[in-house]
Amino acid sequence: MEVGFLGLGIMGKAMAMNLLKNGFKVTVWNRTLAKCEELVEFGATIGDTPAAVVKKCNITVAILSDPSAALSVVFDKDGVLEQIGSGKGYIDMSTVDDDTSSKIHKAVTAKGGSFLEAPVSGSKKPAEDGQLVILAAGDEALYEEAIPAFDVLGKKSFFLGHVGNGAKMKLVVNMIMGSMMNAFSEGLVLAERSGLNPHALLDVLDLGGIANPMFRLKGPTMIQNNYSPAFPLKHQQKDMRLALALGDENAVSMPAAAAANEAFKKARSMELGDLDFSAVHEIVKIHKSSS
Ligand SMILES: NC(=O)C1=CN([C@@H]2O[C@H](COP(=O)(O)OP(=O)(O)OC[C@H]3O[C@@H](n4cnc5c(N)ncnc54)[C@H](OP(=O)(O)O)[C@@H]3O)[C@@H](O)[C@H]2O)C=CC1
Ligand SMILES: O=CC(=O)O
Repeated sequence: MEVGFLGLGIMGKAMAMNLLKNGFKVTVWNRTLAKCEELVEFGATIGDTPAAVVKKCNITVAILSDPSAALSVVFDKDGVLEQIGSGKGYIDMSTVDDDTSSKIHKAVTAKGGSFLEAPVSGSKKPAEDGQLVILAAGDEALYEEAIPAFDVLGKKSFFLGHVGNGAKMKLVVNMIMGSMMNAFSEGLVLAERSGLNPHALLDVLDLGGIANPMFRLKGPTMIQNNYSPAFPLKHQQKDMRLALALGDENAVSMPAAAAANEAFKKARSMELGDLDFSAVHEIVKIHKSSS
């Protein structure tokens, strides 16, 4: 199966590599074209523009940073729309809001192409291990066609119905995750400042009803102040912002998420946006020491 792949950031690079290692022919494009070279070593072909990739491949996947990047790659000069058409499918796996996804859906289908949104849950390591959770919605025939690729990229795919449902599901999940990360950061700082061993806290948490892989994975590195990026903090803040907008639309009060968003925003203002989202821990430390 031949697949086009747009966007070779933390997630895209790992996902495209998995497809190559599993026998897919992959044509890649990235805004910073130099990032394509490593994949060429594993057999990828480079497309000079998103349009060139779509022209070559019947299915093109994208995973880009945010709504503005997702729209730019489709609508700008040399973008996806220039070559999409009958018999061609476009699958956007970026985390965006349902409005962005709907705009792309309308434009792609107006040109005769088919569209699926398919954001993913799971970070750098699950992407490397082909263990993502895929939250697809849109064209069901394209979903069926993409299953061999989804089986390589993920441990489970969901088809959630019409366009927007995948985007919304992803935002709800990440809103919960961002709020949990803030509560976890506060707990680590509170334990340490009140004279407890934070490693003991991790052991206690891991044996109780709120044990989870995120605390298990991030706790030890957070205690060491190591925030090497797996999920960049700027993307988590974008997800909180988009989830809060979804809350506005639906009149859902989300004070915990709003507070978490403020902490991520503060972290961005301190230029921590390119670090892992667990760097929000630093914000709690500052607040506590200045009080
Ligand atoms: N990292 C994670 O753990 C997870 C991330 N996600 C989501 O997946 C998406 C990608 O995340 P991730 O790989 O971590 O992000 P990165 O920041 O590592 O990569 C972002 C990608 O988007 C490209 N890009 C940014 N702006 C533009 C633009 N204007 N035009 C074209 N390309 C652009 C970048 O190109 P360039 O290299 O040129 O900068 C790069 O390829 C995001 O929506 C994120 O929320 C979802 C699940 C987990
Ligand atoms: O979007 C991030 C993730 O870990 O999932």
